[in-house]
Amino acid sequence: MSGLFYYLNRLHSGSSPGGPKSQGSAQGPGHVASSVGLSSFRDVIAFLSHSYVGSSLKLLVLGSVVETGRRLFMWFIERFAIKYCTTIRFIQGDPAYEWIVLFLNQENVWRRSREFTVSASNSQRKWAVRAAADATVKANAEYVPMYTQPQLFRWRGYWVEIKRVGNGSNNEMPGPYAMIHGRYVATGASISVTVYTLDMSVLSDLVEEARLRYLEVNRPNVVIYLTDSPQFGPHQTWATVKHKMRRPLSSIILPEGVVDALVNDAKEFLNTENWYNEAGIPHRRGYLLYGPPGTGKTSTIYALAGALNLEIYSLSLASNFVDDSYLQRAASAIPKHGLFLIEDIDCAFPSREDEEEQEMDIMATMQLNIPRPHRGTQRTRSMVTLSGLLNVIDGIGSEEGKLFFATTNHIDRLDAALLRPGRIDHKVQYSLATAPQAHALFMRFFPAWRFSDIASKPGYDIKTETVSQLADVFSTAVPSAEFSTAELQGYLQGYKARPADAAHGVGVWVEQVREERRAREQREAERRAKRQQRKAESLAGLTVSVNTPGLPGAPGMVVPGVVVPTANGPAVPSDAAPATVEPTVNGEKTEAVVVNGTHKEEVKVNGVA
Ligand SMILES: Nc1ncnc2c1ncn2[C@@H]1O[C@H](COP(=O)(O)OP(=O)(O)OP(=O)(O)O)[C@@H](O)[C@H]1O
Repeated sequence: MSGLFYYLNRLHSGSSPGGPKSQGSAQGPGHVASSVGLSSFRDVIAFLSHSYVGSSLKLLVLGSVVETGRRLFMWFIERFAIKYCTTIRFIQGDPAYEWIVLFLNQENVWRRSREFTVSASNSQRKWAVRAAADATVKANAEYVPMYTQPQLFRWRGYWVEIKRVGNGSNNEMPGPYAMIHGRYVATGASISVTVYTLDMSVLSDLVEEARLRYLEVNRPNVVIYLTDSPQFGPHQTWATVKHKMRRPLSSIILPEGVVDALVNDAKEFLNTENWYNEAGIPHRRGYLLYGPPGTGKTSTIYALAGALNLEIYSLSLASNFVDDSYLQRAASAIPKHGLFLIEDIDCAFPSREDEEEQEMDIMATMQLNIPRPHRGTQRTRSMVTLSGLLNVIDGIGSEEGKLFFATTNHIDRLDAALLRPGRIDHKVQYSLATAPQAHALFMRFFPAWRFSDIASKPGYDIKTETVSQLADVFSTAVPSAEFSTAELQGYLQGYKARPADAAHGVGVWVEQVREERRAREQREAERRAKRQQRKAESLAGLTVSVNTPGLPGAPGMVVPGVVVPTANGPAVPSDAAPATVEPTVNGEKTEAVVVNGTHKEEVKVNGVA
């Protein structure tokens, strides 16, 4: 700017920049004007070609040309991209996301990445890259590229572009989900894959290759998808993946024929889709494995999934974020031939004990000054309703063949509607270990081949008896149907190389466990008695309506108050206002109905329930 001022001043004073002083003042006005005009133009040109103002203007023009060119180029690229490429998106939580992650890792697409986050490795598949050839180093930590830039690579002669969004890879999305305008909105990580070709089949080939590679890599594993966090959005349910080593079916110790029958049933189901379609029967199959804890229900399902190449989608109804709609979404996101597993399905059906606990809670909320019961030992109640669960089971596989597996320790708590054929088609009962199971478990722990000629080896305790003889000793000493296979397994784990000690010491262990159980049962009985006592005390002073014979009042009418005494004392009438209530609860006669404002609760007055 100062150059421009200098130039204008010079013009005003009639001089050219840098030239000799003008003679204009000595000539006529017209001449002066024309001479000034010509010289001014020349001056401008001269100025522009020599001053840095001129250079700036040139740069400006050049910049505009470049920017216009760039925009034209981008416009062209966009048009080209729309016409000559195809893009697909893989969303985290969908099984296909796992395929593409593995594929890209194998293709080493991110090798140019220079930014990594490091995290202790866990069993989840991540975007980790191999940081060192040494496998032990890799096992300790995972180096996850930041992927801030899109990456381009060649695959089968085609250019493929990869972009990743979400999960902190860039700033476009804050994470798997976020609170936006007071609502949770799915913002999970995703990968977009663009293939530059007109041929659509290239893209599906790429996806298929990714899938096959994934299956190949995971051949020794069972893949388990879990829902362990409250994710939102249509693809956000199965976000966590675990890989477990396949377990041979032969390692499951059950009465003869049980495992085979189950596996054959599942195989037949998977192979007879057409039959189901032709018969007009929904292509679904439900299995219920029930019995005491630690008897092998879950192990059987994992072994079966491994044998039949099925992926497991495991969900717990006890999770506090799983309600009917979440369950519905999760089930519908399971792909064909996925194994849908609900463990401990009975938690959707409260037991009598649970209901009593809830009763105590209600009393406490009635401001009766009752201390809230200790919640530590209470089972988690599910937010899923029976009808929600039935809807989901009915929906599974209505379009595609999916297997539904449920496990429970309390089949008696399950509603008959759930157990009817069409929902549960195949039931397997598990029991505490029998003598043959104990024998088989012992033989599995101490395979004869390992102990055949070790009599002289230090550390091993076999001297005279064979493993088979020791297994006989063991299975005879373990009382039948008193211990779970898991309990026996836990005991044997303490004797890895000492089968003789294991076999001969099991009698002492049995007595110890029995003693522990007796003590636990006693504690439990005391706890129950205390709870009953608390409940009896809490009823004292309540105004109730009574329709019990022997006490005043007719069914359907609240007697003007009867104050329920403690379990020992007599009923005392009060003068509370009468009100009409139902004489029964759920169609069953009640002994008394507690009335408190708008709340009405069934209780048993005599011999407190
Ligand atoms: N019948 C069995 N055969 C082989 N191993 C078993 C068997 N039962 C239990 N186990 C072993 O005990 C452990 C627990 O078994 P698992 O989880 O399958 O029992 P579960 O019946 O599903 O128990 P829960 O009802 O508590 O879920 C596993 O390590 C498993 O190897």
